Formats: sequence, C-alpha cells, structure tokens
Amino acid sequence: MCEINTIMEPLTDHNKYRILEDIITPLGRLPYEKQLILKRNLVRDHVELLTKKKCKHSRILPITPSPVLDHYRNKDEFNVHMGKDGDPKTFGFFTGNLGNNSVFAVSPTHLRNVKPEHKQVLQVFEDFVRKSPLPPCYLLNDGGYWRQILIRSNLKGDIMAVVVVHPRNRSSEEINEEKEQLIQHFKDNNIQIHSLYYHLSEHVKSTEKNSKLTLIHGEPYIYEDFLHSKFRISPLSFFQINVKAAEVLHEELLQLAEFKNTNTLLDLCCGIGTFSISFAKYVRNSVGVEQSMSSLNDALANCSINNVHNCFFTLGKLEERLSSVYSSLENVHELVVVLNPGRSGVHPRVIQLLLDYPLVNKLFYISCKPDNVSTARNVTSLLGTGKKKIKPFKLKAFKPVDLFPHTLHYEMIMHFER
Ligand SMILES: C[S@@+](CC[C@H](N)C(=O)[O-])C[C@H]1O[C@@H](n2cnc3c(N)ncnc32)[C@H](O)[C@@H]1O
Repeated sequence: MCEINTIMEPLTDHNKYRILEDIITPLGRLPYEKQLILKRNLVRDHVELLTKKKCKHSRILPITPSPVLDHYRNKDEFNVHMGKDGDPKTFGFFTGNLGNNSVFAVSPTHLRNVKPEHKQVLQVFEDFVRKSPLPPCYLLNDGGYWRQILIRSNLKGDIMAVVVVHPRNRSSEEINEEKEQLIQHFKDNNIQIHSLYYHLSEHVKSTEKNSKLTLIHGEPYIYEDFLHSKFRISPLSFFQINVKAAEVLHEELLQLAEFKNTNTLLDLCCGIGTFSISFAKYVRNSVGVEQSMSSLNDALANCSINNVHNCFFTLGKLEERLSSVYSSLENVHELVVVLNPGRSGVHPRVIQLLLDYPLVNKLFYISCKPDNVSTARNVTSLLGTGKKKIKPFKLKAFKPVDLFPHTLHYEMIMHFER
C-alpha cells in the first residue's frame, strides 16, 4: 500500500521535484539549527496534546540532533504510476489528489534524505521496466504486472532490493524469464545487488504472510554494524531508517533507563532485537515480543551472531501474548519495560495488561508519531484509568531524538514510573 501526498498547487512537469521536496522534506530549506528549534516547539505541542496540558515543560528534555543530515534513509519503497511527463511507468512517491483523479509518481531524484545509491538502483530498474512489454499495475484489477521496488541498504553500501509484481495468470516460465533478464540488466549496468528478491503479490499491502517472496540473486540478508553489535536484516523486517541516529536513540534510552544487572528487560515490539541485544550486558536478562515472524527470526539469529545468551524472544501479538509472558517470568525483581510500537500505538488491552501487572513500575514508551490519536489514548490510559485499585503511572520525562532531519518527524522516548 502506498501513501498519496495530497497537494494544493497544481503539479506540473516543472514544479514536480520542488513539490515533492516540500511534501517529503518540508524543513529541508532551513538550516539544521532552525529545524531543531521548530521541532522543539512541535515537541511542546505534542506533549500538551498527550498530557492535556498537565505536564510541566521542565520535564521535556532537549531534542538530540541526528549525527547525519543527508542521505540517511536505508529503506525506500517506490511505486509505479503515471509520470507528469506522461510516462506510464514512472516509479517514485505518489503526489496529487485522489479526489480529482490526478495522482502521479514523482521520482525521488531531488530528495536529500534519499541515498544516491538508492536513486541509481531505481533509475536502472525503471529503465528496465520501461523497456519491458509487461504493463504497470496501478490497481489490483487493471491487468498490470509491475508494482513496486523496495530498496534497502546498510552503511557499507550492500544493496537489498525487492521487486513487487502482480503475477496474474502468467506462467512461471514467463515470470522466470523476466527475473533472468532483470538480473542481467543490473549486471550490464554495473549495479551490484547484494540480495535481490521477487515478491509475487496479489494484495494491496504485500506482506510476508499473504504472498511469496523469493531470493533470485545473491545473499538472503544484509547485515548492519550497530553500536557494538552486528544485526542481520531480512527483506521485510523492521529496522530504523536512520542508523546513526537510531544509535543515539539507544544511547539516550540507556542513560534514562539506568539499568541494573538485576533487571529484566521486557522488549515489547522488539523487531530484530536491537534494544535487547544492545542492552544485554547491562541487565540480567530480557524477553522480547514481536508479531512479525521475519523480524523475530532475525532477532534469534542476532543473538547467536553476537554471542548473547540472556535474551529470549517470543512470537505473537502483544495483546495476545503478554499474559503468558508474565507467567513465564521467573525470579523477577525489577522489570523495565520498553514499548516501541508502530505509529498507531498498541491495542488498549496491552495498556491494561501493563497497568494490571504490579511488577511493571518503570516503562519507556517510544513513539515515532506521538501526536497520533491512538498513541495519545495509550498515554492517557497509562496516566490514569479512573479505577481506584490500579495505580497509574507518572510521566518523569520526555526525551525527543531527531531521527528524520528535514521532515516534521522525530522519535519520542516517554519515561513513565509509578
Ligand atoms: C517501530 S518498530 C520497532 C522495532 C524495534 N523496537 C526497533 O527499534 O528496531 C515496531 C515493531 O512492532 C511490531 N508490532 C507492532 N504491533 C505489534 C503487536 N501488536 N504485537 C507485537 N508486535 C507488534 C512490528 O512488527 C514492528 O517490528
């Protein structure tokens, strides 16, 4: 599924790159110091929204800047649509207005947060698709084939690409021929792809559960050096997009958490295990919960790669697994919870389970979208349900970290205790 960036100004072939910059990197023309001042004010607004103006501003710690400003995105999804120049096989971000049927794909060429290597892979892939006799797929029922390319990379420059196509009723011979030609095309253009996958998907949102992902060239994984560990990343696993700033986020959390070697860390929404594994040496043990099989398998592999033996991981949705995780905990003295869900927060049941469990007294809620309504609901519930028997949490501090320079986004660590 792809987001459409709605615009007011009519899009033309001349203004398309500027408009895309204004949408994706709206702060990009300001010096970084000014961007941080603006974000500081944004953080205050969000804190007022989250706490209904009840929080003292002194609890808001200064925003930590990102150590890298440009070309930091290690993952991009480019979808196909009509280009403003009339080319029906244009890959990029969708811009326009669904209401009057004027959606166009605009190439990321001018975006300063996108890596040049990603732009180059995209360009070579788009050339291939434009020469292909197979049509683009804008809608699931339009008979088209080419849909999307997902490009990710590590700091070393290894590239992983996932080409998403709609198989229709094309024969496997025809699809295999397309795959071979694509591999050859990348070689002919001197593009080295470390891992090249093909994803046959008949669904709006292509996931590991609903459709088949096949490695067609190279190695199955890329690896990233992160803090003092090494992390395996599968094509559909979550990994923070700005690696160097994510390291800063982990360091900030480490300072706030003041872990003791008697602590058990509950790493909720643990992804490929970066919190558990990075903090393994500071705590007695940790338990991670994650709903994505691909991320969880990476987390397990990452423990062995890093020789870590005190982290345990369990697969499932938090709202379904948390009670049994509590039951499995043995000799726990002090729990520290790190909850790091996606932009829409967690199910209210998760918050209730956290409130109900007497050993949860220190909790860090990390959000990339603190102004989201569901996140705000999660925070409000943690601060008090109105039920007398349940002790609510207090907010000790807000620590924003800028993971997304030039955009209006940042990560917020919210420190709760009771
Ligand atoms: C923002 S990512 C954070 C991952 C990890 N903490 C990190 O920093 O790399 C959110 C993760 O939560 C997982 N997730 C989202 N909702 C979940 C749920 N209800 N139960 C378990 N995991 C969930 C997603 O699959 C994703 O891997």
